[in-house]
Amino acid sequence: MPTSWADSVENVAAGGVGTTSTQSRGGRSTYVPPHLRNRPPSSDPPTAPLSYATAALGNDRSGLLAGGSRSSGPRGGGGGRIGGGWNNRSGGWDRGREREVNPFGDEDDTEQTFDEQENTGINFDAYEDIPVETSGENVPPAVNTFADIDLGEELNQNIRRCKYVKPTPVQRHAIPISIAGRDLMACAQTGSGKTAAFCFPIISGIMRGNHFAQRPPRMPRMAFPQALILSPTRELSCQIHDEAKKFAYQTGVRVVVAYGGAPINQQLRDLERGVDILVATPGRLVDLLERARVSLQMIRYLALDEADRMLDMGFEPQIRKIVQQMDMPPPGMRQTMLFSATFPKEIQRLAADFLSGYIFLAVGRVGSSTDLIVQRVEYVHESDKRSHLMDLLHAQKANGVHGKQSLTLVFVETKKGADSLEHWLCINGFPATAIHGDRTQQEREQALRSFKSGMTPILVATDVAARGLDIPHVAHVVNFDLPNDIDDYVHRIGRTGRAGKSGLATAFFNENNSSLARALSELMQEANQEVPAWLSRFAARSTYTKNRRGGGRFGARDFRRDSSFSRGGTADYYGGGNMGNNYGGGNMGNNYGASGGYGGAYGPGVTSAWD
Ligand SMILES: Nc1ncnc2c1ncn2[C@@H]1O[C@H](COP(=O)(O)OP(=O)(O)OP(=O)(O)O)[C@@H](O)[C@H]1O
Repeated sequence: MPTSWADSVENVAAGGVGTTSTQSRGGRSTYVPPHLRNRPPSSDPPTAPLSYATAALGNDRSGLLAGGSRSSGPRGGGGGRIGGGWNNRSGGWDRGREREVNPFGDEDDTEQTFDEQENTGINFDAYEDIPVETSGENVPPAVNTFADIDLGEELNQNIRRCKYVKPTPVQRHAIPISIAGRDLMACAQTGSGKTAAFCFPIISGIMRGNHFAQRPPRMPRMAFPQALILSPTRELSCQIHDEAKKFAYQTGVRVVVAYGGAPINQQLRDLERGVDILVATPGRLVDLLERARVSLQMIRYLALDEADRMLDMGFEPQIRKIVQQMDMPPPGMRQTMLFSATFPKEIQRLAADFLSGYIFLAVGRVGSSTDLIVQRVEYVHESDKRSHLMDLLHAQKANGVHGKQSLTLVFVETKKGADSLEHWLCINGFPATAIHGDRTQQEREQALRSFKSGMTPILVATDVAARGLDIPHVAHVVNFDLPNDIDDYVHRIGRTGRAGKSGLATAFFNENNSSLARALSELMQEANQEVPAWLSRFAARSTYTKNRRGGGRFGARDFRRDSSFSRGGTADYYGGGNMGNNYGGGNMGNNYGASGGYGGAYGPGVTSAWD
């Protein structure tokens, strides 16, 4: 019941262009690899660390490595940079043309080592006990610190500027795997740092790609990115773009975003200036490909964020078109990274089409929610939902937590419902705004800005805001209408309790949500949450039998280990012997406990650890 939710809120931790082809103004192009674009002309040529060079070579993608985007716009993009140089380390790309805006807003002293830095508000201890599973052939070992990974000095400097002291578990495992050139399917809890886990290896790889320099074809007005990052929503693409730009600051690696609902001309101009990493939503990318303004033939890295969403029925045809029917190099000739907090088994199966000899990584259980989030479920009749929400918000106000320090995200099922609830909240004295698919892009962006700033500390949203958005100070997520799918619930509540901070999620449950009862109750149990007796009774009656979590109910599990999966006549792909028995079945949750039932029985190519 809602009695103590406000206490929980109180407890929420405070704080909780480079183009690779360059052109002089006269139009002659001279290739300048990204890692040199930012350096004084006199600087020594970089020496590739053995580990990296070996890894890249081992990847056997030399035919495709490097090259990159080509600039043909009037401003020449990286083209003009050869003369003027990428030599203004503190100031940006090139004087007089395009100045790289400092995304950190100031010129921080970044000369500290990682050890000396303070990272306020991040509770890394929260991640210490997370179970990690990897499977696949020859899995590269995890690292403990960023310093253990040779990402390149400029990128390291940006990591320090971001105040990332040490890698999160998914980063510790995923970055070395990607740096070694391996394909990856990675599943890690919401808010655990997946964006950096795929951005760092891409930026680092492009920075060093000069060893295999290959020029893109001379095609006027066509952009040739080396990396493509696809995400399902415009807002998420913008967020990834902002993050990637921070990480790539002064590395010479140029990041461009393309998404629907915004004028295409500006995006075309950005692309013409050159692009190394293109962050895009699928629809707008298809448009750009059909207009022949982007070619994927130089792609070395493909990352799908929220990969399970990208491959579900809604997006799959577009993704197949982009990845399989245009000019992108096939699996094995590019590196593919799939990331999500949830990975239903059938989607894993589909995703395998896009990967080559990949490593499966699960940090925490597939589709589980983090126990940093206090989850409450309250029985609320449909007709009482508004007044119940009002009670919650009043309690929150009375508790003195308001404004930017305590943002509340309210999920509803329909766009109409979002409009109507927003209106009702406003007329009842609660400053609210709304985001959903029927709003213009301008309205959507304005709503997010207003919410983030605390001007309207309540955001009513449909599932368009369920995935990926990293909004500081979201203290409370309310599932006013529960989703039909437990994975959607996981993503929604994951908008709070991020990066080691705690958060609160309240769900309004009634008969209409019966089909979710069992999955919800199991998820809550697994995250050490109190399950109300009435919900357990609903769960016991529930006919929900959907088992999308790849094997054991909430098991972190690579679908390739299913005995039903076979390839080349081998019933158990990894030859893990009795693996399937240990792993499968409904008692997964028990095996997975602190008793250590997780280890021991793995066959070759499978490792497991409690980090
Ligand atoms: N090593 C780190 N140290 C400190 N903070 C970090 C680190 N890595 C990432 N973060 C921060 O953690 C937050 C969450 O990261 P991110 O948005 O990448 O999570 P995610 O796993 O992609 O979540 P979701 O599943 O919701 O998409 C961000 O604010 C990010 O800046």
